[in-house]
Amino acid sequence: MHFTKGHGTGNDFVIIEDADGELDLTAAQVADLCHRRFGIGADGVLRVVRAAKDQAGAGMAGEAEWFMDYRNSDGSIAEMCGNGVRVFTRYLLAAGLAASGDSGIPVATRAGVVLAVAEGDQIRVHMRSPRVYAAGTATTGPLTFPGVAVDCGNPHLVCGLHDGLALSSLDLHMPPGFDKGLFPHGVNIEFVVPAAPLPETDLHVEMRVYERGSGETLSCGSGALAVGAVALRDAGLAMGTVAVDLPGGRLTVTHDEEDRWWLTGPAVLVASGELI
Ligand SMILES: N[C@@H](CCC[C@H](N)C(=O)O)C(=O)O
Repeated sequence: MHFTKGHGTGNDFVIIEDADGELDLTAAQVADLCHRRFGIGADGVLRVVRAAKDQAGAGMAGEAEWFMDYRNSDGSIAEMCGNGVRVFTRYLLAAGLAASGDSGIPVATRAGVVLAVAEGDQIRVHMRSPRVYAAGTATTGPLTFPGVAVDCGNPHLVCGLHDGLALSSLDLHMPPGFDKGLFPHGVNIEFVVPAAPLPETDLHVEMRVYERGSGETLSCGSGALAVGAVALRDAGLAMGTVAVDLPGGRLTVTHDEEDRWWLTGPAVLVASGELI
């Protein structure tokens, strides 16, 4: 089986092209592929399949030719992966499965169709609008962090750090605790601190993330979107751009005058090969 490896700000993926939907990837196979010692190593798998050829994608086949079948590194399925969409689009372009044009490339996901636009080394995606909807808390060891729940198609809990606590002081080797009543299917947890103002954006924050199904990752696109939405709301801004710095690099979240939410950042393919 042929594979390609890619990443978006260090959130890395094994990409498997299965245009006609002939592959039945099990959770165990995904976990094996993603294992960093015994496999290729990745935060997740992107299966590239024609929407019409996949049960979950078929309903969107009229709007998007390609369906991103995303799996976390533990083999679980997630509805959305913002960095995944960007790397998926980079793959479509590199493999000649889609052409870059002014109107963008529609990509079907379990959270609906999103639109990706390639601009040099950056890929920006018109994401589904984030919905900020409830208060919650996360815990790491003895520490409790108040946060806010955000639905980006997949679930997020955005927690601001308090009392001058540094992001680097958090121990994210173990999964943080969260309210299972609020998040019955698990949650991605973002920890956020303000960062020094930048001339080119309205707001600037730094974050770390503990992802459902993948553990701490260097970046999470949907997490950055959730963080951007909360930062704009807290600043009382109806529109604007937020620079979100993650351990793997910078993503930018923009809420524009047409009420669209954009996620922008680099997406890179780094290797390809054969599984033996
Ligand atoms: N890293 C992704 C999010 C992947 C899915 C997440 N772990 C979940 O289970 O919801 C991103 O870039 O958005």
